[in-house]
Amino acid sequence: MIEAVGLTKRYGAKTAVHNLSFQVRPGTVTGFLGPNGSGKSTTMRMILGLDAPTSGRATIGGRPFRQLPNAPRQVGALLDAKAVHGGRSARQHLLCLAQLSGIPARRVDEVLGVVGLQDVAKRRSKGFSLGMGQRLGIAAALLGDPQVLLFDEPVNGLDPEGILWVRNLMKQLAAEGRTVFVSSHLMSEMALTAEHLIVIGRGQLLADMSVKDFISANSADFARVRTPDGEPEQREKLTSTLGEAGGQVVAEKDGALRVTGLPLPRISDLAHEADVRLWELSPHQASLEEAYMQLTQGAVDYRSTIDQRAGLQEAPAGYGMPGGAPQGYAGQGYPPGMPGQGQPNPYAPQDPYAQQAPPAAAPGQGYPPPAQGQPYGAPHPYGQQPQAPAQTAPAPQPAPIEDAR
Ligand SMILES: Nc1ncnc2c1ncn2[C@@H]1O[C@H](COP(=O)(O)OP(=O)(O)OP(=O)(O)O)[C@@H](O)[C@H]1O
Repeated sequence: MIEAVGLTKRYGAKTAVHNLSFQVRPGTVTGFLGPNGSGKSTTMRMILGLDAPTSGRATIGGRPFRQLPNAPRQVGALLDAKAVHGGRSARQHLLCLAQLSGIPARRVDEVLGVVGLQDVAKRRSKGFSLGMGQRLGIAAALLGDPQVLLFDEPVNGLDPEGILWVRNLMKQLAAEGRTVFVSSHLMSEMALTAEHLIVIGRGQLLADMSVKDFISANSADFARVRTPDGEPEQREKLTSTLGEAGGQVVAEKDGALRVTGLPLPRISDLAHEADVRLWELSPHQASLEEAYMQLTQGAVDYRSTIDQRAGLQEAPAGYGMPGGAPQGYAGQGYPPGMPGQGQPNPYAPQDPYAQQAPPAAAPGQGYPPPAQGQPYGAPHPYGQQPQAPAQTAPAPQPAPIEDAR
């Protein structure tokens, strides 16, 4: 299990993560969502011991990452698929990681097969496409056959077949009882992959609940009702009947009515009593994307100046959290029912790092100073790998490898 307790990270005046507490349990895929710059990567980096929290703690199985014995065998992660020595082949790259962790070489070939890179295993990774790089990063995460896995945007750059493969892989890993924590901006994909969600905005917890609860908590199910075309008086009669019965009725562009606040059987009965014929009465559930947009409206830092959300379905009046905040809703500053209409798309690509200096690095290594008992010589398995030196030292002879599994 992964646990964050009061996790806080400040970079100078910037608070990237504020007082974040959550648990990621084994056996389910837990999605980690939030707008650009909301602190997802920073949180993952703290979980993996790559960034030290300003306060609070992050633990895996009750211990900070850096205190885990043989961490790569317990925790696998994909943070930055580009953090690979481009001069090495895929196989060499994985072999180096394996040797450093006492993982047998045959496991390298196994994971190359799992991610579908066996045919290009001897090619230098600098020639890899984005999707191939992602597959290599996933292979590295799986190398130690770990019980806990973290993936930061694993489907980035993958083609539809690759996306489907990642989806099935995540589910399979969770079904094996592993802890799987995965961030993504692809809501449709998350809806299909994750069972549980942790949603943050501006570094704070917004929601910690199942996908199902998240959708019903942050959007209203509604009924679509159509009366016969060419009989506007029927529609008007039904609108006032449903309104008098406590429903909220909004006319849609095609002439149908969108009704919230009344169950379908009640709508049917009311229409019958009012002697109104119905051509359609159908239930509708909002998508994860709609629910996510609804919750995170107030927590978006980066917006396009062009309204790219115009293509999304507009939420009707009264579209919000019915019955108030559910259990698990953290409600820290972004209350339910925030106006959603006409806002730009928060997914507009922005790179918060674009103009920023990279994080402080340990001398010559590219990762933070080691904790006690962790020499600089042993690279952090999920940190930036040393950039290609002009001359590479001969690969260290592997320590005698014993297959602990
Ligand atoms: N090393 C750093 N120094 C200064 N600020 C940083 C550093 N790392 C992250 N930040 C800031 O912390 C905030 C959170 O960034 P982070 O990368 O964790 O967000 P994210 O949710 O992963 O974003 P995205 O979805 O765009 O990947 C941002 O405002 C970012 O600019």
